[in-house]
Amino acid sequence: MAKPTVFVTRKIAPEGLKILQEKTNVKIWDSEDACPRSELLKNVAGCDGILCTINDQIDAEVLNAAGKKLKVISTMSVGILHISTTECGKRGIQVTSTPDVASDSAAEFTVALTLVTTRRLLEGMDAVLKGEWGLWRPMWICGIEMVDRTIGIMGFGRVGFGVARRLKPFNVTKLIYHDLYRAGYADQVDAKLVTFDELVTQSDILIVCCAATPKTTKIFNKETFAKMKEGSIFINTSRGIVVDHDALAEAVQKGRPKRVGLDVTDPEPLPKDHPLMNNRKVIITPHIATNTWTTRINMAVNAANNLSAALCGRDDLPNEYSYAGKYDCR
Ligand SMILES: O=C(O)C(=O)CO
Repeated sequence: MAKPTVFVTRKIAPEGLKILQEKTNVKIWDSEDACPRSELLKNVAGCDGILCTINDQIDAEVLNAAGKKLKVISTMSVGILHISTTECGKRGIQVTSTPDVASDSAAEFTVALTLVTTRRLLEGMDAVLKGEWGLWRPMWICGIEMVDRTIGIMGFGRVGFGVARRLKPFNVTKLIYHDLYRAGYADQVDAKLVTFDELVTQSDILIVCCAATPKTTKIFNKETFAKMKEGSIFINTSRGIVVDHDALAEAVQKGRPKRVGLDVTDPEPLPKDHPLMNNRKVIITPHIATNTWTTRINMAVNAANNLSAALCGRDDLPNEYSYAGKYDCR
């Protein structure tokens, strides 16, 4: 039987590529940079499967360009916002993602971003680089501690729980979270399920780890920020689309929240002249929460295994997007 053909839209770890090369004919956009749209449309033609990343918009146009043989989209990501699952559902195309392998790196990074923001590390480093470091000053670059603060986590899935677990050894005693359901494992970290309103009004440090869905799209907006505690901290490592960034910029001016750490924005990158840029109270990192070598290799292997499992006749895909076709966020 002829081997299926797949298009890989980006250079991926060789460990993943090897799996695909054994079982399929691989075409690859062998670059660190995103495949231009015209190349994507050209290269998917006649493919049985596509291995993509979060920058490839997989919509009706791409699915049409691929043609009738296309059976599976395997995204090397946790998020699936870039895939029109409705269109895939209509055509019976399976969608798989890599949800398990990135949780530790994402949770670890979220804790790092939280600490960098609460303790104002970048301002300290900036001062040193600018030669502003004089004799010790008692009130200079003071931040807040986590002990005795209320830490709120929006979205208590793998990453949210991972953050909570990592914060416990910091002597965090007041942990609250909001999610659609009570998470059984929340008891392991003494985290209390609260309403969204309670989360927003009670958190000293609000950490967003939720999935982007129609319900969470721009859930952090002008009204939400107005309810936050004065002096609070806002961290987002989930998806930019859950935040109204213009509203956030205005909110920071009013001190609710007082400091912000973002690894994701909407759009990405945020325009250079956006008021959140070049604001010393705002730390923005370029969507790197899962960037570790281990995670990148595991994501590539996971995405390759998902793709080859789908093309080699398995119906029970390990990481199939179970609600494929039910909604799209964009
Ligand atoms: O996996 C994802 O969804 C990312 O955002 C990058 O790891």
